[in-house]
Amino acid sequence: MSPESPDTAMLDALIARIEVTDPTVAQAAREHQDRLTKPRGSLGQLEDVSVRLAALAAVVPAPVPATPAVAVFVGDHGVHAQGVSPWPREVTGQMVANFLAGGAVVNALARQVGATVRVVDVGMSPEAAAVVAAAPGLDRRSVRAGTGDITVEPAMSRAEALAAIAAGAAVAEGLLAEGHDLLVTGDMGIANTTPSAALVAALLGADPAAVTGRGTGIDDATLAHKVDVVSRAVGRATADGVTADDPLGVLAAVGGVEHAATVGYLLAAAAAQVPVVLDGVIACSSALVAARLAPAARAAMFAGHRSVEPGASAALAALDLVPLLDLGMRLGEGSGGVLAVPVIQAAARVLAEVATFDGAGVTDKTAGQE
Ligand SMILES: O=C(O)c1ccc[n+]([C@@H]2O[C@H](COP(=O)([O-])O)[C@@H](O)[C@H]2O)c1
Ligand SMILES: Cc1cc2nc[nH]c2cc1C
Repeated sequence: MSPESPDTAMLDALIARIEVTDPTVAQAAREHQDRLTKPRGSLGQLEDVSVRLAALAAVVPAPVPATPAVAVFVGDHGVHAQGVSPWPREVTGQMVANFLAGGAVVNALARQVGATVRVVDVGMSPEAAAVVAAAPGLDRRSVRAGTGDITVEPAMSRAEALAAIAAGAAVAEGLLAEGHDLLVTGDMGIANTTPSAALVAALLGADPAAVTGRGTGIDDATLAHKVDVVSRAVGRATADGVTADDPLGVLAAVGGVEHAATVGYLLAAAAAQVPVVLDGVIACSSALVAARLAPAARAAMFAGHRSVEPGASAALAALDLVPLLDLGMRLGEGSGGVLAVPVIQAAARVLAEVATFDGAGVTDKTAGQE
């Protein structure tokens, strides 16, 4: 098996397990939602979430998720050398130590909503890894020590992308086996908003200037440079013969190891018919890859929030997913996804518990007055 055409059997099997949802279940959920004691449509997006949850679980109402978990996939990026982020690479490792100590934002938000935090090294650089050399609690599944600089070489080989997808899928399957019934994506990787923008630009054929943002915070001149870096990365991948109809090729060419792991995580959640909440631009760009690999996987995806990063909104629009929260957040770590957990739980609980007009003896509105 050559590195250019590695064995895709694992990915093929994972994709084959993802079933298309039954539209009659969605219809039944919508009809039940319409019988609840409230004006039809009055719960807005919550109603759509409840219908999508039921369709995913293939049962009306869907079970109310009770044990959420967030996986924070960690990786570093060769493109950091191009000066696209104001932060040094060792911050990736320092934040991993912070996650493991329970001191990061995602830890506080996870405690708020009762979610478990799993921290997974899939691609830390040696600088970052040195900081957490002896960190108990870190799930070590490193596929490579940071990606290549995507302006001059592929981020990783296809075989490495497949290995990271397998790692992410295994993390999801492990969390599900532990009883978690709602998964959230998380990420940590200094410079990873650059490959995120490159993935969105390459997969959507979008103008890099329209999908590249300020990440952790850069000035106008650095943003203009970052747009050029994204353009060069996409141009290099194209020159290498990578096309938008080859999602694995695009992922390997201009993505990141944490993106690849997130793809596997999303696909495994979809295969298990378990909802998975997307956080920010890293998750949204990974979701684009996952949906290109397996269109049916979209049914399991819920957009937790609208990240400030423009690539996130572009990806969500392409996926036809509406973000649940819009708080001007741009942190990553899974923070915005975790915050959306109670909204998703609430949507399921409403469909499961609210009385119907018939059941509660409440008079429905007069027919024909839509
Ligand atoms: O989730 C987002 O949309 C998001 C937006 C901006 C920054 N981040 C986080 O910040 C880091 C990447 O930012 P940068 O500027 O170094 O590319 C990485 O650790 C991400 O988790 C995340
Ligand atoms: C401090 C810090 C925390 C983060 N969390 C996710 N990405 C981050 C980037 C930085 C720089």
